[in-house]
Amino acid sequence: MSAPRDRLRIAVQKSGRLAETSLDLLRRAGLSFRASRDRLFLFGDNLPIDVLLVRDDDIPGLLREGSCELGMVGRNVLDEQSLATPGVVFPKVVSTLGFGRCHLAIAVPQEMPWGSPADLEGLRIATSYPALLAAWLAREGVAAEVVTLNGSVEIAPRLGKADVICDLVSTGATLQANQLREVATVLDSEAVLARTPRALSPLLAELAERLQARIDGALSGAQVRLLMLQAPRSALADITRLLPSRQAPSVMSLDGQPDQISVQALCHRSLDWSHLEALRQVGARGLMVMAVDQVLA
Ligand SMILES: Nc1ncnc2c1ncn2[C@@H]1O[C@H](COP(=O)(O)OP(=O)(O)OP(=O)(O)O)[C@@H](O)[C@H]1O
Ligand SMILES: O=P(O)(O)OC[C@H]1O[C@H](OP(=O)(O)OP(=O)(O)O)[C@H](O)[C@@H]1O
Ligand SMILES: [Mg+2]
Repeated sequence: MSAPRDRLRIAVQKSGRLAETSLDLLRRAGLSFRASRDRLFLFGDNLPIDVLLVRDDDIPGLLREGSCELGMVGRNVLDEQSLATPGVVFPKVVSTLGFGRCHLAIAVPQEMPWGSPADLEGLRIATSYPALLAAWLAREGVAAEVVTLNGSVEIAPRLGKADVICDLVSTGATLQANQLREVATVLDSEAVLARTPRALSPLLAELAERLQARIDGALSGAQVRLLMLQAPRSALADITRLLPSRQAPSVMSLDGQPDQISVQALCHRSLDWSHLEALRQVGARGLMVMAVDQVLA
């Protein structure tokens, strides 16, 4: 048996739709790296955390066998592999990452009439996600033939390989280009941070928790704004009621002006001009909204 590792490993997609944003998020979490010559490994140089660059389909397996502790992967890939191998303990989702948003959808030729999933009875459905599709068909109580293809699923109906398809959609442009229309959603997906189901050494567990907290902090920092304002103390109740904030604001007295206060509150990105105008109407002045880089709860 090899010696226990003393550096944490996180797997991300080497190239493709999730690759750049995953690495960018790790940089926002404060990691910096040097690339290995073969570009399959990034060596962390400010923390004992290294990055494995792999195909996204390999990430669930690497997590399961403990070759890495964390991984960034589409929920579609993780759920497909979990469903395809029942009885195996699968990686746990520890955070949703807010990028790589897409959905797995059933799409039919534009001219095909559609009423409900029962219309799929007896049809051939092409997909790269046979386990997710089979589970959805079972839930809907529909018996259809699942035709598994590794790619170019959208052209299967034109090639006569299938009647309809089940594939990932985001803008819908690929479906439109292939004269298909979306009729039902099988799964909503986005990139997630997943963690090995294996027990970690105290050292790796501490590093994993530290990185998870930093990633969550980088993500929530992107969604919050710091609002600062001044107001008469008598307006505090109205101001608090109007703040789009989950936490109580910090309230400070202004030096030498006991009836005036300064208020600071972390607000969600939804803070817009109409919120500021409403706050001004109840007495707030000098309103300032600032971007927040990092949050550590
Ligand atoms: N159109 C889309 N819009 C947004 N996210 C998408 C879209 N298509 C796929 N994704 C998400 O991005 C993930 C990676 O997609 P990509 O096309 O890069 O995968 P791939 O071709 O399987 O790559 P790999 O070479 O790593 O196996 C998908 O599993 C899914 O979670
Ligand atoms: O709704 P849209 O915005 O058109 O996106 C949908 C397309 O995106 C994905 O493919 P991708 O472009 O990643 O190519 P691939 O399947 O060859 O990896 C997916 O498999 C669809 O084909
Ligand atoms: Mg893949």
